[in-house]
Amino acid sequence: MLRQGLYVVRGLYRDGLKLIRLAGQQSFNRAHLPASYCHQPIGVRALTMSSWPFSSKPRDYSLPNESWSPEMQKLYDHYNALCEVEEEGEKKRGAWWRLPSYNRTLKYATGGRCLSKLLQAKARLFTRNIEEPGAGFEYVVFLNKPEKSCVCVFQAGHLLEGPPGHVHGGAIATMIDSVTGTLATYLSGPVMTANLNMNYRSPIPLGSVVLVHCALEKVEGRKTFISCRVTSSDRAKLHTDATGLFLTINVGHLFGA
Ligand SMILES: CCCCCCCCCCCC(=O)SCCNC(=O)CCNC(=O)[C@H](O)C(C)(C)COP(=O)(O)OP(=O)(O)OC[C@H]1O[C@@H](n2cnc3c(N)ncnc32)[C@H](O)[C@@H]1OP(=O)(O)O
Repeated sequence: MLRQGLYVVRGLYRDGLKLIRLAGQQSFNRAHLPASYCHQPIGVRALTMSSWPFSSKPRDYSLPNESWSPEMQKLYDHYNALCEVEEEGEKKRGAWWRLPSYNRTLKYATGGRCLSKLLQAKARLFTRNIEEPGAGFEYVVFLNKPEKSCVCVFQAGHLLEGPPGHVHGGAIATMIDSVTGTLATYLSGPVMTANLNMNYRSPIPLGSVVLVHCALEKVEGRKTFISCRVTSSDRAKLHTDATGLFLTINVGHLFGA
């Protein structure tokens, strides 16, 4: 009995560490579950599965859904097509990459002291915590690696109202922080926003689709400088321009190290 108990605890501990490592990769599915799940007795498997804190297939929020307007879909199709190019009859990766997007930021969960905090947290990524499609932030980011830039197609839902019929300035700032921060992360690794400056030039109607263009300005040591322009979908109208400063951090910074 005691030996069986120790076996269960040891299995849980070992699998927990493996699962956290997998969660840290941010893209996994049932096929990636530790092989030990297949070899354990049913009772143990049930116990470990019931302690599994994530869905086995995390939802990628950057894929089209029924709330997307025809314009949002058209822009998605346009940039998505650039992710693959045809050369001599062969399909190859293009300069653009669609970035998947989940509702948790577990990328840097590597166990140890961080493990318990992250497992117990009910934390959800701010821009992805409204489940009703179309009600909040609908967006997809495409990264252009050679140009060190990205573009985000953003459709603002009815829960983001600020001035009547228009998008809240804080929601616009959120998107700018998220997209500039994403670009800085891809270019420089783990970063935090140190400074954001923005100029609101023209209001964004609720429900409309806008483009958030971001580009690298320069990197100086730990500092990554990103510029940003939010425009109408045809690029004719400037809604907001911004600059962001991001500082690379040791992830321990987030946990008081
Ligand atoms: C996978 C994809 C998904 C990725 C998805 C990601 C999307 C989400 C992105 C959201 C990002 C966020 O919202 S982050 C959350 C909001 N931000 C925060 O909470 C950050 C709070 N602030 C801090 O933790 C800290 O102040 C730091 C880390 C920013 C900097 O602290 P530090 O590391 O100790 O650096 P420190 O010595 O102070 O400064 C280093 C150098 O930077 C300069 N510096 C520091 N702060 C500033 C500043 N505000 N403005 C100008 N310059 C500054 C200093 O003068 C110095 O220059 P010199 O003397 O060396 O020249």
